[in-house]
Amino acid sequence: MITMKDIIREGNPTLRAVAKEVALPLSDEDIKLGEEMMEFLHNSQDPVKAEELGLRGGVGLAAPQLDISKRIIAVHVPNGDLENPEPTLSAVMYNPKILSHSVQDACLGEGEGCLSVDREVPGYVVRHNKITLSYVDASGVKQKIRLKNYEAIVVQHEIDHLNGVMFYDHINQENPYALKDGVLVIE
Ligand SMILES: CC(C)(C)[C@H](NC(=O)Nc1cc(F)cc(F)c1)C(=O)N(CC(=O)NO)CC1CCCC1
Ligand SMILES: [Zn+2]
Repeated sequence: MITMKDIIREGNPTLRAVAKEVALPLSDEDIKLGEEMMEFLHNSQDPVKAEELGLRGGVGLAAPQLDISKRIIAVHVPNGDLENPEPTLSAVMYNPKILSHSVQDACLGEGEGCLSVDREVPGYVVRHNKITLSYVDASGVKQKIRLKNYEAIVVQHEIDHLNGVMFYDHINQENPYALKDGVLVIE
């Protein structure tokens, strides 16, 4: 079972490497890895298990964060409405690829953090508001989906990890809260 000790932190060169595509058909090993990544996200969002295991509440995870330089990500975005247990997005994605994106940009009003970064880095992380994404799912089926707002931000953050990009690479050094006209701030 994955816990925080398995997650590498900034300074580890794997976080700056470009990860390799996974071979198809998916190997049992890659399928098992995806399941473990999703299990980590579930555990990290369960107050009892997160407390027991000392987990930070995670909404996404990329294989390079486990020192495995493969193009695999897991995302599990809970529904904002705590009454509704249905996540708005829950998937293990193999070889995810952004096919197209909106002209409209967006950022989280709170900025971003990262499971691999043990410090606050303030500032707006400007990303695409909407993306069209292809990936192979855990059953080996090719999927093509459209995402927007928070779900799109999470997936872009995770795909960045597959390309050796950290969220703070996107922050304006001169003025971390500088915003061009028209960027949507997502609260
Ligand atoms: C770094 C951390 C603060 C733990 C961040 N969580 C988060 O932003 N809030 C959160 C936590 C939940 F459990 C459920 C929920 F809907 C929201 C996160 O998981 N990531 C994932 C990551 O580090 N992947 O590599 C960072 C987010 C910043 C923007 C998108 C992902
Ligand atoms: Zn991250």
